[in-house]
Amino acid sequence: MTKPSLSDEPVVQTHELTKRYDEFTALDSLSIQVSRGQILGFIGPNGAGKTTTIRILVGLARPTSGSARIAGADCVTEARKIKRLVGYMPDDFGKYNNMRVGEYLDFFGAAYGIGRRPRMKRIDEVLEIAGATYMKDLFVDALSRGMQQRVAIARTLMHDPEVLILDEPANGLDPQARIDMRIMLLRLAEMGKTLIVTSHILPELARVCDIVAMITKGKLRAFGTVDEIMRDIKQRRTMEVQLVNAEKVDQATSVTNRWLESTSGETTAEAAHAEGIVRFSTSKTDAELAPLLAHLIEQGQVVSQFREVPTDLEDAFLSVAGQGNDADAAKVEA
Ligand SMILES: Nc1ncnc2c1ncn2[C@@H]1O[C@H](COP(=O)(O)OP(=O)(O)OP(=O)(O)O)[C@@H](O)[C@H]1O
Repeated sequence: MTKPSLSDEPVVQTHELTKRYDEFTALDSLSIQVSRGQILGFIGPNGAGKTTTIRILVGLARPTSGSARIAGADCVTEARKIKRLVGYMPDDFGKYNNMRVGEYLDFFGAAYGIGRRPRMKRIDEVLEIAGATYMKDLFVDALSRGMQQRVAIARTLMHDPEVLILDEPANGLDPQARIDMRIMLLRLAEMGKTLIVTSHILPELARVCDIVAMITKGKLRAFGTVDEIMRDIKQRRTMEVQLVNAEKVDQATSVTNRWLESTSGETTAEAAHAEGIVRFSTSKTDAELAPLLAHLIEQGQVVSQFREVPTDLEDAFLSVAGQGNDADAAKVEA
């Protein structure tokens, strides 16, 4: 099956979405778009505002300002439509004592108002999609975390929603179950579902996401394809100065920061004491950095290595996550 065109109108769209709790801003002007069949990795550390965003998208919370739409329906004023359009899998599976998987899906199918006959058929379909057919007669509470996650995905598919919002689907899974989960996400996108998948661990999602939105402290820090974000981040490089004498690392850090401040107004250097390394981020070229090395030597430092640290997506996330509240989003249009 071919993947639908990604140039379609956005299926999920938020515009300057903001949520305040009294004086505290949990979500600050979030604007993102996701096209049909895309997988959005919604990444941020604990407390970043992911759940707040999701709760607004699924109609469980009202934004203070801004708007959110799914397949044209307003998430605040058209809650019934949203319920039909979205399948939401929360982080927590819940407790379902003495319920078999088939009964569990039957229960949720009935809650969605699916008639008995189509419900029985649908249970078999969603179990098949989730690779969980063999679990139908097993007790939900006896399943492993990985098996439960499959059943939870089957549940979100019961009413055939266009958009799936999965909160930390890989949480607590062993490596094989994580791989299986990634395969399942890709399969759902190939079926034309639009997916929003949250995670606080980036590499988990990097391989399956078409686009990534990174948020910290309620603000969008980066938005775009993994490649776009990497390109953007790579305009800044992380450099390391390895000193022979680790005891002089604080002095070398101060020297580096003074030099960086006088040449670019930045003070990004930090000391890694145990390793005897000064680490800093910069957008300067090798030629522009050469005088820093000369300056360090002049100041009595013995430098054994002056090198660039390769950046991976995890570094990109950490670099983005390290930005303060006032930093503008390093926004890359998808
Ligand atoms: N009802 C509330 N009243 C006050 N503050 C709240 C409320 N709900 C959330 N917050 C705060 O808003 C911020 C964002 O929380 P949110 O749950 O959206 O983060 P998150 O990215 O989902 O984090 P996690 O990965 O830990 O779930 C947090 O600082 C949280 O304490």
